[in-house]
Amino acid sequence: MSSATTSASGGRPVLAPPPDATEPVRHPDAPAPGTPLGPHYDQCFGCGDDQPYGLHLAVRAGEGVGVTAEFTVRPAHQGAPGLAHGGVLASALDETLGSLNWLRRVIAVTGRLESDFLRPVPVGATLHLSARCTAVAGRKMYASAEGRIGGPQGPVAVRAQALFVEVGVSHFTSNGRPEEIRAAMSDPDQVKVVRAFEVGP
Ligand SMILES: CCCCCCCCCC(=O)SCCNC(=O)CCNC(=O)[C@H](O)C(C)(C)COP(=O)(O)OP(=O)(O)OC[C@H]1O[C@@H](n2cnc3c(N)ncnc32)[C@H](O)[C@@H]1OP(=O)(O)O
Repeated sequence: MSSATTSASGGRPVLAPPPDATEPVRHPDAPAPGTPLGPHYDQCFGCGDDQPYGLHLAVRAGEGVGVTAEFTVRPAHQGAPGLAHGGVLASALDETLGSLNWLRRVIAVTGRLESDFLRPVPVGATLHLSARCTAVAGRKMYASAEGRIGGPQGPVAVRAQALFVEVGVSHFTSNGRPEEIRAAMSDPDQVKVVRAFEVGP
């Protein structure tokens, strides 16, 4: 295995939780299973309604620290003729995985995302995604996701493993372009303000 996929100590794969990792805990105020989470930020490429070429991913809370989502591939998402671009599919996995943090009420960003592309995904197909947090160790959250085509029980087309790292709001306010930060902070809808910064856009 290459050094890019193993830890500095012990040769453990970087996406394998350490021995002292704990079970993820669903926040008591997390939305009930089946509840749509809605866009966390209107301009988010993954879920925002104001991104004409975005994925418009519709994520729902699942059981425990788990979510499900659907993404329908549109012509703007092509890589090869008639087929979804791999980076777009990785974005759909990333967005679905990122939504897990909302169920934990933790602000976290993607540190590492490893994707497997198992089947081509045609334009017009709906990717049925599911993601689950598998472990937590300090600021690190470990999670996995998969996307099936032809229905929620169809064959797996893509899958991913990821590590999210907990951050403070200053991660966004200090690093984001000031005009978007100002606009997001001044939204009269305070729920939107909170959600824009609860998880990494
Ligand atoms: C309903 C809501 C829906 C929301 C959906 C949103 C989905 C979209 C999510 C995203 O795409 S977020 C945007 C993409 N990600 C970024 O822009 C993050 C850019 N990277 C950073 O800002 C920093 O590198 C990061 C915050 C991830 C880490 O920097 P820090 O200085 O805060 O932490 P540090 O480097 O000390 O790492 C903390 C721990 O994580 C580990 N770590 C960090 N990056 C890693 C990595 N890439 N691979 C493996 N481990 C990593 C690191 O080894 C360490 O482990 P230990 O605690 O055991 O020492």
